[in-house]
Amino acid sequence: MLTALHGSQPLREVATDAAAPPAVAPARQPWLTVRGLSKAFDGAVVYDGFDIALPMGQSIAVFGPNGCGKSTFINLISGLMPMDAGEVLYDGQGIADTRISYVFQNYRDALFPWRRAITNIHYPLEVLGLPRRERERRVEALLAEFAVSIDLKTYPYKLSGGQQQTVSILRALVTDPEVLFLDEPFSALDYEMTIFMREQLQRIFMTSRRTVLLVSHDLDEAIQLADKVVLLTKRPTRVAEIVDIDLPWPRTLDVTTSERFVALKRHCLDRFTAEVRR
Ligand SMILES: Nc1ncnc2c1ncn2[C@@H]1O[C@H](COP(=O)(O)OP(=O)(O)OP(=O)(O)O)[C@@H](O)[C@H]1O
Repeated sequence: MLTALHGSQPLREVATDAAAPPAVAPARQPWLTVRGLSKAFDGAVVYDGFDIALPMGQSIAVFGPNGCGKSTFINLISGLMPMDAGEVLYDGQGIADTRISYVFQNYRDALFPWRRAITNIHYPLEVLGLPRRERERRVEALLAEFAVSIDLKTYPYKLSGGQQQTVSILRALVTDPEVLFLDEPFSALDYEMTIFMREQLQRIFMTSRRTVLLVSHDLDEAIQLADKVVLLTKRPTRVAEIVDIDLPWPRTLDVTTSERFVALKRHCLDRFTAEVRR
């Protein structure tokens, strides 16, 4: 037997049949590994020798108490912020050798206001120095994949918040990142747009099965959009538990109102509450 959870309170157990090896050897599972991560701000320790290993090709949500270092975690492991100490490897490769994209919470400041939406999407490919024809080919392929109904010839200020964040996400995807980081990408959107954007993100994830790391303040969102929820403790921050979200994709309304969803939420909330009261 193998516990499906990482932590002290397994929610379920998964049977493994040791007597019957698979006919075809499974492909080697690539891992994202963080070892000995340390970070302090003006002497205030956020991470001190933090370790975690997560499977790549999955959607991972990071959830925890206010100020525990959720954003700092993805800023550090995406290379946006320098670590004081530690190592991050993506399938054995360093950050510099991994294609990474990042979607910020504040979409209003993230897009270049002097560029049309479409040239915002082109921008990362320009930075990579790709010729115009190749850029156009890649952008067309991306737009065909996601069939967005936005006038991309317009400037960002003429788009709604959700449309601007969709453009930010497309811009992040145009380089075909191996790892996509999103820091509370929908928290500044209204409820209707948030529901729509969660569906869009699911579609992106289901189409590509790339590694996604999502910081969320909203436990329902974290569970809806993740294969695993990383529950963090108060500072100095450790992993309280990695919860397997064994719900089927897509996470439709039937799934997000199912008994299993409620049980997973209950479990995460119990751990979270115990942690904030500690
Ligand atoms: N650039 C910085 N300079 C100084 N302190 C920082 C910086 N970035 C983060 N911190 C501090 O590190 C701690 C963790 O911040 P972080 O934003 O990562 O937490 P969080 O869990 O994402 O927070 P929240 O739940 O409020 O979104 C906080 O105390 C924050 O004030």
